[in-house]
Amino acid sequence: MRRYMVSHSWQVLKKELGLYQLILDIIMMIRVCKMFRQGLRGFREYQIIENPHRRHPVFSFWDKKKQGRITFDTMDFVAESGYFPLKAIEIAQKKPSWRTDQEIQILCNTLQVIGSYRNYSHSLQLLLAKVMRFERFGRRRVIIKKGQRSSSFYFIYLGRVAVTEDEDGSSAFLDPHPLLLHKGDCFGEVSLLSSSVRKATVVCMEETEFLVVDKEDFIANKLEQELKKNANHQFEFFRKMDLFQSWSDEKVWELVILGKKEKFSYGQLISKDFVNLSSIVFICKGSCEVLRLIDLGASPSYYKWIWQHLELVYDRPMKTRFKEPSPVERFKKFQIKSYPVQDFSALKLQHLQKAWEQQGTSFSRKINTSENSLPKTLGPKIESRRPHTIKCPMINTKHGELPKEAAVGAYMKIHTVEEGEIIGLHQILLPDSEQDRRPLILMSLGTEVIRMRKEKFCELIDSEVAEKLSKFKIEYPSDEDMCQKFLMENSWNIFRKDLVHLLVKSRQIPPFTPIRHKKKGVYNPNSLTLNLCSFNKKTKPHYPIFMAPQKCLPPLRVVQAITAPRYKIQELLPQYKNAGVLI
Ligand SMILES: Nc1ncnc2c1ncn2[C@@H]1O[C@@H]2COP(=O)(O)O[C@H]2[C@H]1O
Repeated sequence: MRRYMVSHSWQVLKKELGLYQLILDIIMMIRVCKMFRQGLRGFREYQIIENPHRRHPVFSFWDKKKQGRITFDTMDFVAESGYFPLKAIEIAQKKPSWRTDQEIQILCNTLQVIGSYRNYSHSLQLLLAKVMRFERFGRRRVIIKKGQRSSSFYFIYLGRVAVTEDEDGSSAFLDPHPLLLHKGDCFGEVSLLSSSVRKATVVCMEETEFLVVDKEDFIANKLEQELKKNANHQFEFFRKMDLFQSWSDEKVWELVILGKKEKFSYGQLISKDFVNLSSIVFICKGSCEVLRLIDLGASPSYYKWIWQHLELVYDRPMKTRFKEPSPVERFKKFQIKSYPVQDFSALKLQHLQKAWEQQGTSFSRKINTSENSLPKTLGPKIESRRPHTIKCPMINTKHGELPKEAAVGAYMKIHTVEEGEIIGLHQILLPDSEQDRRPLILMSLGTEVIRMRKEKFCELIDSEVAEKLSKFKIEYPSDEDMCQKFLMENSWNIFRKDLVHLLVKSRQIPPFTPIRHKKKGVYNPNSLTLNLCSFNKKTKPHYPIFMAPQKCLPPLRVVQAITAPRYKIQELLPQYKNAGVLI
């Protein structure tokens, strides 16, 4: 009876009040909402990450040609120090078909900082911007596992990843010099192009942001054609190299697959220690410089030089007058005391050597600044008396005490590597005991390089290539030689400056001339000079270093020049009593 009544009243509610329809509508609504939440994740996140305050200006102007307003919204580029901008995240999280042309253009603009993306044609960049997704992963996250089937291709927006041979990527955290890919690089293209399994494992070394292109989009947008073009260029480059003349095309292709092309701008650091790097570098375009950071405090010549000069400062001999010595004597004394301890005529020899080096082919070039090619030094003419009167903090070096301030380092350029040359191979066949493991810096002068793992390359080489490599020998000068060269050039520069000051009166800046800021040289964004006359004066710890991240900077204070106390140059050239005689 009761059951009958319930079903009866339900019938009434269902028919007369439309409750049945209401329930159906609610179920339908719930389903739609569920679909909406699942399918439109981008939309949901849009709500979450929307910035309530718009403090950033929007610039716009009317474009007559296009008959439309062109807008530059600074909000589009707002990001938390280096992270991918929020606006771009919103776009990259939307489904490709939901992205408007304007949004695709915004994404494309934001991605210009990624070198490997910028290399593509504009139309291809737009195609990529239409389909890319955004991902952020933490340290130790494996992005690609060796041996697995490929499904995506990655561009790095922020952070670093390591390419390893093991499956879980753990070796990257044990290897002191893992093969790293940074912001602007891309990876995962090899297996997409060759439709094979992944050649290596890629693991995050820190929190890393990626723009990901999935395989279906990759193929649909004919991206593989563009990448094949790149691979063909690399093939042509290796094919032309004398080193691989005897190799078949198939073998050269193996080399192409091992390599990874990278671009570096002028002044950019390629490697802070390529000698101990596990990869080799082929220069395909432009050139690079090999630099060595020398610790001047460790050099006996520098030690002697510093004390000779400090003696001059503290004995105040600059005020003493010469008692009419003979011109020859005067010149010698002048050289020793004023422009420290060497014969400037030897500089000519150095310049000749430089010219000779430029003529030779660098593949077989031998760089050796041996003892006898160095300028003849006139010291030790002044006996160092180690002035006890000097009151400043001292540090102990191999040769004795040295004022702390004088314990500095300097970058020395030792080699320029040109297109077609290889870095990291010159010691490859030498036994460990004979190898020179001093760290050397590789800096770009605007270059494109192909990097590959050393051991992979060694697996490929045959006896013929090994024989060619055995002739490929470069000996870099010793630190002591470089230190002497530094001191010599330093003295030469001081002398030249003084001479110019003596002969040419400094030009007065005419009124109303706009001050032109000096263009920053590649080595001296913040040039630093050690002044022996003003020890203990506080100076900012600047490093004359090329575009290197802070953590790459040495613990040593680096200087570009050292100014030392010296006699007035008029002592050498008494006929020029007043400055500006040539004007
Ligand atoms: N020697 C290498 N240098 C730089 N990247 C590499 C090197 N070897 C492999 N990779 C990258 O690591 C990726 C692993 O997956 P893929 O084989 O698809 O594509 C590979 C390359 O993009």
